[in-house]
Amino acid sequence: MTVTVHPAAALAGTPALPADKSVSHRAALFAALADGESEIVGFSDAADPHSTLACLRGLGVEIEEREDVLGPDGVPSLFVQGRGLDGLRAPASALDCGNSGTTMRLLAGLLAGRPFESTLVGDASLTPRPMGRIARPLGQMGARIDMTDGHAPLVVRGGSLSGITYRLPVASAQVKSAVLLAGLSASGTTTVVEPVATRDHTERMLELDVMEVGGERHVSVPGGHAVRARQWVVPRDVSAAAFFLVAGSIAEMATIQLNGVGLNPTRSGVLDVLRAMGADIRISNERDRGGEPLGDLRVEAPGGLVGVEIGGAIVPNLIDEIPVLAVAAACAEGRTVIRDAEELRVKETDRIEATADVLRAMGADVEERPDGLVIEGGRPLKGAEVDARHDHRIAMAAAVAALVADGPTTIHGAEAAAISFPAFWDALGSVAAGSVEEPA
Ligand SMILES: O=C(O)C1=C[C@@H](OP(=O)(O)O)[C@@H](O)[C@H](O)C1
Ligand SMILES: C=C(OP(=O)(O)O)C(=O)O
Repeated sequence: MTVTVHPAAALAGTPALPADKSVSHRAALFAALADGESEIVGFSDAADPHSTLACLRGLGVEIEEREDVLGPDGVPSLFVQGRGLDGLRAPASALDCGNSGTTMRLLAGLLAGRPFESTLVGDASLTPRPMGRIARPLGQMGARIDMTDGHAPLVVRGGSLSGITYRLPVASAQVKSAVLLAGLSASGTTTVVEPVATRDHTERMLELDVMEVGGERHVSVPGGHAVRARQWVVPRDVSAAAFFLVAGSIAEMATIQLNGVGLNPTRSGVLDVLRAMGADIRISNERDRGGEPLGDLRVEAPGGLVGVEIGGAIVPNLIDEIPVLAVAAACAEGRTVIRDAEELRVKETDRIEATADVLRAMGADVEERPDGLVIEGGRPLKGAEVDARHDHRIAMAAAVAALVADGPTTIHGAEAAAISFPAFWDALGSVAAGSVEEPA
């Protein structure tokens, strides 16, 4: 799908945001492992969390979307009939993880301790992504995982596992979560040591022990740790809100309200960086839902941003927001340096290269580095023809840049937005009237 986005001088409105993707995946997986029925209020309607549901159904888990039980945002609740870890059945065919790295890596962890064989496959973007990072620790625990040159298809031959202490060689919440999920069915205790903190939804949602030792986080799960059947409430996705936070911060005039957004500190680095750049973002109505903090955000046009340095421990807390933060940087006065973000090279596409290509096509001054980008901000952006490379975050970041460009921007591969934000183009149109031209 090709979408054309025209510039918009004034942005206003309250766009509807999708449910948090990371929390949705986990709520479905944990509900499947619990004994009894769990309700997930506000489950994501995006493609990736639905890949997790499809895989769970392939393992014999009954999941029903109830149109008659609506959450506060009018989203139908999901009811999952958990049958305990031992209730999962050997799949009759390969489990299709679609475009979702989170599905493949967390599921591999879950299946590592099951006494059957499963094959995990993905689409053309997921297949080349690195899976040795989970196969290594899961192998140390006693599972056998066969891959093709370190990537999917994965053949997981589960078995009896032993707990390990594993120090993460890459800052990855997916690897951490895969090891902890395997730890649920291992003998003894499994501990993941994180030199740099990554998103902590798994340990919050499973109520695991976390210790701070010499500046590192130690997250532990005892084998046999019970997962409770319960109601989960999913916040709105801060990673989706980020597109509107940047749009409102680079626009000439803007007032955008974003309600019920998850504000977990291991996810909200984008707020800190935008504020350091001079953005005007106010948080109100801060509250807690099922262990995850959330709040309402209001962004107004600040009348100019300045460049910043982004690197070190904050990077995992905003890793998915870097493409759109690069758009903010291109519109800011001065230089922005993004470092320590080499993980972007192994996402849905090489996001360092893809972001640089889109911004350069639009007239920005961008230098690619192995682990990030250097952006000399302040050059006027011009409309261009760009390719999202089947990557949702690149498609949406390009659309935000298009709002402040001179002339229309044509975005090929715009359908990718549905991976995390199916209603993105409508939401964008709702704050920038007449700007978004979708095919009939
Ligand atoms: O655990 C998660 O839900 C995620 C972790 C991050 O990936 P890594 O663990 O590969 O850093 C992130 O990029 C991804 O969108 C979701
Ligand atoms: C990297 C992402 O997701 P995943 O790793 O689950 O494919 C993302 O949503 O930006």
